[in-house]
Amino acid sequence: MSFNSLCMNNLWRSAIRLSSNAAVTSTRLVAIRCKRFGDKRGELCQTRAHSNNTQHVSRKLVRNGKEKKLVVFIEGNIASGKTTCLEYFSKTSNIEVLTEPVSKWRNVRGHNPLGLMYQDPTRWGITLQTYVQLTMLDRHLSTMSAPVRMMERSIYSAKYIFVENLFRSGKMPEVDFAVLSEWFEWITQNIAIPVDLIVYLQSSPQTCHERLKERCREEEKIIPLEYLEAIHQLYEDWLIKKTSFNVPAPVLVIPADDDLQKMLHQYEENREKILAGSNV
Ligand SMILES: Nc1ncnc2c1ncn2[C@@H]1O[C@H](COP(=O)(O)OP(=O)(O)O)[C@@H](O)[C@H]1O
Ligand SMILES: Cc1cn([C@H]2C[C@H](O)[C@@H](COP(=O)(O)O)O2)c(=O)[nH]c1=O
Repeated sequence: MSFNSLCMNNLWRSAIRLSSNAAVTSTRLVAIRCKRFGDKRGELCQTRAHSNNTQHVSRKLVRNGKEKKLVVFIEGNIASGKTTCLEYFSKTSNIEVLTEPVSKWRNVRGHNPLGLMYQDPTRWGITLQTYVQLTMLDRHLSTMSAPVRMMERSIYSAKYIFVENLFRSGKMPEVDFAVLSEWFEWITQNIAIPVDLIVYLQSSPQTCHERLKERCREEEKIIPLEYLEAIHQLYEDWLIKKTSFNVPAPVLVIPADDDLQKMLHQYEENREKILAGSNV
């Protein structure tokens, strides 16, 4: 049976639901190939996965009515309150929360690419951003453990905001930007990255600067207000003006300058909208 004939057209959004890690790896590869064969994102439905010498026929779908799952990205500037927001929603059963893998970015086999990048962005920007891209992709492809996934940032913001900022500010050599862009384009053209809604925590750079100082992460002590202003502008162009890059899902904007109590209230007020996914 040809590979293409295994793909049905009337189902959408795929996710990996397999019982063994080996099978997961195989199925990811099948997902990659299926997208190459021209399926719209997630239309891949049934795949044949090989692990060792065993053949599995695996259904790779979540959006067939009963199994519908929802993926929400929480986006926003550094220290805008994303983690705090996710902590709040993590108390809800049926919501799986994935925070950014910052601890990995601070320690990969004893090295700290985040710290190195802030010390010397021209030298280490490519190193950090390559690793961010890998770890984000790994997050996106991990098996969902609940009907709703809320994930801090995405492979998109890593590229459209942080890589873009390094390049535009003259801190990333053109060749590094080109290589990262090739990787990013290959990934997004060949691998399905599910997303139903983007929640944008819209905060002023000044607020973020205050909160960042309060949080006091060692590597970030040297971040000036201007850096947060540049990140803010890139977010606004992407998610509000929609003039810079593709926006992969509808955007729900939540103003995020208020104190914690008001923010928690706002999250509660927006709960239904968030759980409605793209029907905002
Ligand atoms: N609404 C708020 N008002 C005041 N401080 C806040 C608020 N939300 C978060 N913080 C604090 O600001 C810092 C950054 O918040 P955090 O959730 O870690 O942001 P992010 O994950 O977006 O970087 C933390 O010290 C946090 O406790
Ligand atoms: C995605 C991404 C992040 N970073 C940096 C920016 C911050 O210093 C941390 C993330 O912290 P936050 O409080 O969760 O915003 O990582 C980066 O340099 N490049 C990236 O792509």
